[in-house]
This record gives sequence, structure tokens and C-alpha cells, in this order.
Amino acid sequence: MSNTPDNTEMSASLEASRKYRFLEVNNLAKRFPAPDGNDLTIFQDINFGFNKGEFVCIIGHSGCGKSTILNTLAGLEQATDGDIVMNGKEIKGPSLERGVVFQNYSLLPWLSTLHNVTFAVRARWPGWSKKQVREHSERYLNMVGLEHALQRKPSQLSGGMRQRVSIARAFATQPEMLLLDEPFGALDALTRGVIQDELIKIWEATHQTVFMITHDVDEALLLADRILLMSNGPNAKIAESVAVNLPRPRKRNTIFENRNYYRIRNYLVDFLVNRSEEPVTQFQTNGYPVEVDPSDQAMQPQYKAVHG
Ligand SMILES: Nc1ncnc2c1ncn2[C@@H]1O[C@H](COP(=O)(O)OP(=O)(O)OP(=O)(O)O)[C@@H](O)[C@H]1O
Repeated sequence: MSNTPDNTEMSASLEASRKYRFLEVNNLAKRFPAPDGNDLTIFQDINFGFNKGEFVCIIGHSGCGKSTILNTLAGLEQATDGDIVMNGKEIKGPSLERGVVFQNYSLLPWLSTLHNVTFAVRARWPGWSKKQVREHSERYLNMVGLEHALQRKPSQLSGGMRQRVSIARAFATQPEMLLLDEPFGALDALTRGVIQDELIKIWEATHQTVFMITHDVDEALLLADRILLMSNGPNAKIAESVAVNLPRPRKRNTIFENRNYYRIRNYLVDFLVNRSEEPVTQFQTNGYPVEVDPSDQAMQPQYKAVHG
């Protein structure tokens, strides 16, 4: 009998080497035509995954391709190479199983706060009664503190309130995965803090799987279980997957008291300032980015050995 594994054995061993079961991004690449007629590779060899219920943030410099990855996860863009598999099915287009919140709110301007949410809830569960749809929608709007503004149109809401409606709508439809593209990017720091707290509250109540783009290291530390670090483009890659081992519930005004907070924060800032331009070479044998835990003391010498 030959020692060479057959296809079934090979795919079984590949399957076993993969860690994530809910969603897997495999060898994703995106190229756009460049003005000189050649193709420009925005990112390539992108491999990562999510476990169900994880909150994952992605950080990287402007233009490395974060939104393009998020849009591909949403099914709004096609990758040039690679595939994304969620619950064993390849993502080929948009679906109600994946909800998206963009920076610019995307509300329907002619509908009230309540109807912007009921509209989506009705589409998700067409068999529900009017009363069911309304009660469900109001529950989520209450979670983001909008019970007093149900009848107002988007033009009568502040930027922060509009973003709360978008967040309530996205969570209310209970998609398998929520994709948040810098949802607080346009908000002032105070409003941003309040809505971050509301996002934590709504996530702790629902434990939905969330993938979020942010440029704000402190925001990522407050929200994420894991942070993906993306190297600079073109030819960007996911360089590392950083564990955020800070206990929950996390509060903005006390999180920094944890002794690991600054360890992880410094590690992230060091990546963005000093290391994001370095070529990414350290992939694990299964193709996933190296997983690091900056709060682990034992990791520090190893980190020094690698990065000097
Ligand atoms: N349709 C397109 N045609 C050509 N180039 C594009 C297109 N869409 C995006 N790009 C380029 O792809 C790169 C990645 O864009 P993307 O918006 O995904 O980056 P990003 O990391 O989300 O940036 P930011 O943090 O500034 O939002 C950019 O250089 C952008 O100019």
C-alpha cells in the first residue's frame, strides 16, 4: 500500500489543521487595474477565521484593504482569488445572514426611526405579525436609548442618534455575522464613547459574531476578543492575530487599570508605528497568521528575539 495520502485523507488532515469552524477566509486576494494597465494587488494570501460569537477587530493603515475585505465578507464585492466559507457554504453574494453597518448610517430618509428598523425586521421574518415586528424593533431601539425618538425622521436626528438606529437595526435582524465598517468614525469623542458602551451592552445581550474595522486602538481593546493586524499595502497581508485577554465586562473608565491593558496597547501601537511595513513572513503552517498574546509574560522574550 502506498504511503502517499489520498485526496480524502489530505482534505481530512487539512480540515483538522484548521481552527475555525464558523467562518474561514482562504487565500483571499484582490487586484484592481492600475492606471499603467497592469494589475495592482491590494492584498493577497489573506487567511483568517472566526469562531461563533467572537468579536474581532481589524486594524491597519489607510488603504491596506480593510473595507474591501469587509465588503467581500458581506458579499458586496468579489475577491480576485480565494474564497470565504461561512457555516460550510461559500459566500457568493449579499445575504440577510450578514448585516452591515457603514460609517454613513445608510438609513432610509423618508422613514421614521422605528420604521427604519421594522422595515428590516419584516424583511427578515416575513411571517411575523405587525405587533411582533414592532415589539422586537422597539426592544432593540430601547437598548440604544432611542425610545424617545421612535417617530423622528433621520433628518431630525443627530449623527450619533442615526448611528444608533443603524446599530439597532443591524442587531435586530440577528444576522449570523455583523460587519461594522468604522461605525463611529464620523462621531465626536464623547458621543463615540456613549455608543461604544451601547454596542457592548447590545453585544453582551446577543453574543453575535462581529467583525469591525477601526483605526482606534483603544476602541479595539474595549470591544474585541481578538485584533487582526494588517500590514501596509499594496500586497498587504494579515500579519498577526492578537488576543485581547482583558476580562469582561469591560468599562471605558476602568479598563486601563488592568495590568495587561498597556502591554497589549503598546504592542498594537508598536505594530502600527514600526512594524506594519515589514514583510510578513511568519505564517503558521496552516496558513493562518501567527497568534500572539502580548499579556503573556512568556511571550515577551520571544517577541524581542523576533523583533529586536
Ligand atoms: N474600485 C476600485 N478600483 C481601484 N482601486 C480601488 C477600488 N476600490 C478600492 N481601491 C483601492 O484599494 C485600496 C484599498 O481600499 P480600502 O477602502 O479597502 O482600504 P481601507 O484599508 O479600508 O482604507 P481606509 O482605512 O482609508 O478606509 C485603496 O488603495 C483603494 O484606492
